[in-house]
Amino acid sequence: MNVNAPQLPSYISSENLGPWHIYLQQVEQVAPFLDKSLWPWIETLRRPKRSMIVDVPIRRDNGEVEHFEGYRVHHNTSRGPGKGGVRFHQDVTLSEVMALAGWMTIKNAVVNVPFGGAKGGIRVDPRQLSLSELEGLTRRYTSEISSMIGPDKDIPAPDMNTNAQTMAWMMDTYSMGEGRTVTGVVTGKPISLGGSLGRQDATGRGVFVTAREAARKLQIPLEGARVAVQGFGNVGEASARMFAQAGARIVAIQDVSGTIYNAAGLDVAALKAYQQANGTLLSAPCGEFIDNTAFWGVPCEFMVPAALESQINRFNAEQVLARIVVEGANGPTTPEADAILAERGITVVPDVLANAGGVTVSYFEWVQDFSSFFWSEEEINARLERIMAEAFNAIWQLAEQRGMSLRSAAFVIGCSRVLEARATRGLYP
Ligand SMILES: NC(=O)C1=CN([C@@H]2O[C@H](COP(=O)(O)OP(=O)(O)OC[C@H]3O[C@@H](n4cnc5c(N)ncnc54)[C@H](O)[C@@H]3O)[C@@H](O)[C@H]2O)C=CC1
Ligand SMILES: O=C(O)CCC(=O)C(=O)O
Repeated sequence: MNVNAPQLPSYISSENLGPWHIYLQQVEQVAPFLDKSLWPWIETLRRPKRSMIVDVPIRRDNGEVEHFEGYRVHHNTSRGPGKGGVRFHQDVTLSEVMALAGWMTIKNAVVNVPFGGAKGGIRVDPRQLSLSELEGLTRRYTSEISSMIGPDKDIPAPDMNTNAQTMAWMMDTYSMGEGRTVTGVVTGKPISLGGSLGRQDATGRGVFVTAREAARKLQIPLEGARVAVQGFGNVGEASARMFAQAGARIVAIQDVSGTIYNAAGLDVAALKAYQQANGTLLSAPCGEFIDNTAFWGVPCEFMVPAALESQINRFNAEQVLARIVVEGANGPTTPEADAILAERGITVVPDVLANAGGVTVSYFEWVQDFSSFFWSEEEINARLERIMAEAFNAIWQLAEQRGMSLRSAAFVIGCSRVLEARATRGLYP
């Protein structure tokens, strides 16, 4: 076993080769800062524990059969069962799902919930499917990955373009196979099926709590602060709403349809109502539409990327004027952009901390399902706030002590917890 100081493996290029390589670079950056006793185990973070590629055929409404490719990856299960969302998107790849599963491993350890990291997805543009086609796709996918999931094995949840209804179909399909109702197989379910109060807003709430903590440290008042949000779905909308409730001004919102800007502040509730009625933000009557690339240069104190990976990159990082970037999305900032933002004195609250509110309340949901005893929303939000604030402060303190970024500090804490568990479990003799 190699116990020398960890070296950057030859298969990791400094070029951006996709999300999985970005995840690997992030692990490599902190390897030298991990306790020496953990070095022999770092390899365990460099590949998934297991991954599955599945063919997902469905019958389209016109009678034709169409095939989609799906994935479920268990990145690491040293600390407990796999846990992570399911994404439906036309650009999903195995590399992306591996990275998303890797980030789940680190995230779950950062907030200290007793899970490993997993993720799943299907390469499909869900906007092209009818509701019954989506149900068929979800059910077939669940059936194909059923050997990998289970309440004590791997517990999926919503991610991009999936929601509580998707989780209801997954829970029902899995339960049909088991011959009994197994609510704990997924989280993010409807409340009527054992879902948790507070899960819907949990990721956005966690984004807001970590932003508020960072603002306190940097003495930036939230009242009147300008906020730019990319993504107006589950995470982006809830984050924007909570910033607005705290007195901040949401000056720009970008979604897949375009970018809306209003220096005086956008009305988040009106935009949500407009989006629900029209399926798009385009032509909402409360701001001006600006070029998508101009979004990155909008004057603001907070920028919340809450859509896809690699959105802040070497091409636009110089443009960013925010004082704090709070990563609602997974992997929205490339390592090159991280370096540029650091050089320019912009603080990045990393994804593995900032968006961990979702999985934290998923953990509460899982616990509630096991005990069939449900908590009040006040209790859930209070526990979530405490976990997020404590995780933030531990990471901030380590970053200060070691003179490192918040991302590196979060990775040091996350990787150490995972590798300590792995080392303690030992090897088959
Ligand atoms: N849903 C959850 O609980 C969690 C989600 N995340 C991450 O947050 C991010 C967003 O997820 P959700 O809000 O759940 O997804 P969602 O499907 O609810 O919303 C996605 C939003 O991104 C926008 N979008 C898509 N492509 C875009 C593009 N090319 N440019 C600009 N905007 C674009 C969509 O229009 C939509 O407003 C993802 O990175 C996801 O992995 C992280 C932790 C938990
Ligand atoms: O709630 C969960 O289990 C996972 C949410 C998720 O996919 C994420 O944090 O990226």
